[in-house]
Amino acid sequence: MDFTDKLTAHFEDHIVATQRSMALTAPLGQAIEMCFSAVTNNAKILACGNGGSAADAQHFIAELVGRFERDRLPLAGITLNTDTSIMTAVGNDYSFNQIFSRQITALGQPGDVLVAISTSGNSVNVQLAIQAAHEREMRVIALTGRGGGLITDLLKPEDVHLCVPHDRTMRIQEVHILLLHMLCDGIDALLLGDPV
Ligand SMILES: O=C(CO)[C@@H](O)[C@H](O)[C@H](O)[C@H](O)COP(=O)(O)O
Ligand SMILES: [Zn+2]
Repeated sequence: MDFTDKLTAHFEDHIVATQRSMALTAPLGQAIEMCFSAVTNNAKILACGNGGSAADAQHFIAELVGRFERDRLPLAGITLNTDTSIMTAVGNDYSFNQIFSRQITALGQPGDVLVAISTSGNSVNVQLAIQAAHEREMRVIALTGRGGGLITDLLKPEDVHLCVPHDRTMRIQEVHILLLHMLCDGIDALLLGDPV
């Protein structure tokens, strides 16, 4: 089988998704400032998502607690989708919809930031996470796609919505990891200065 046309179409569609997402530059800047403010004021960043977005959440937090491109102090972040004991206990005893929100109620403090990732904008556990974050007086950075789904109406004016203008989950996820790397780079630029 010759995959050339199919693979070329993927490359082209990826470029389309990335090009359209350049419209997110202003809210991305706000998200960088929000994360910087949290990690320099004794607050922390919590992150969650399902499936590929769970991987994105833990990838992002690993770069905060570990490092991104340059050495610096570890930054305070926790992934909410990596503790199998918490997720199975809460999922089993309460509901899968509460696996993130219950951790936010336990850990969230005013000034903390929730990075909530859902390509559809409709995952119920991510919606409940956003509501729990608001109850804890946290701010939210939502990474979505497909118009933002039900998450759009849950967000407050002080939150940041990074909605990838595309309808395919894989394309949205590909841009999400780009946006998360840009967040890491922006936080490091504020902490360390721009590299020469
Ligand atoms: O990575 C993929 C598909 O590319 C899947 O694992 C995907 O993340 C899962 O179906 C998720 O459950 C989708 O949830 P969401 O992005 O709509 O919140
Ligand atoms: Zn995927």
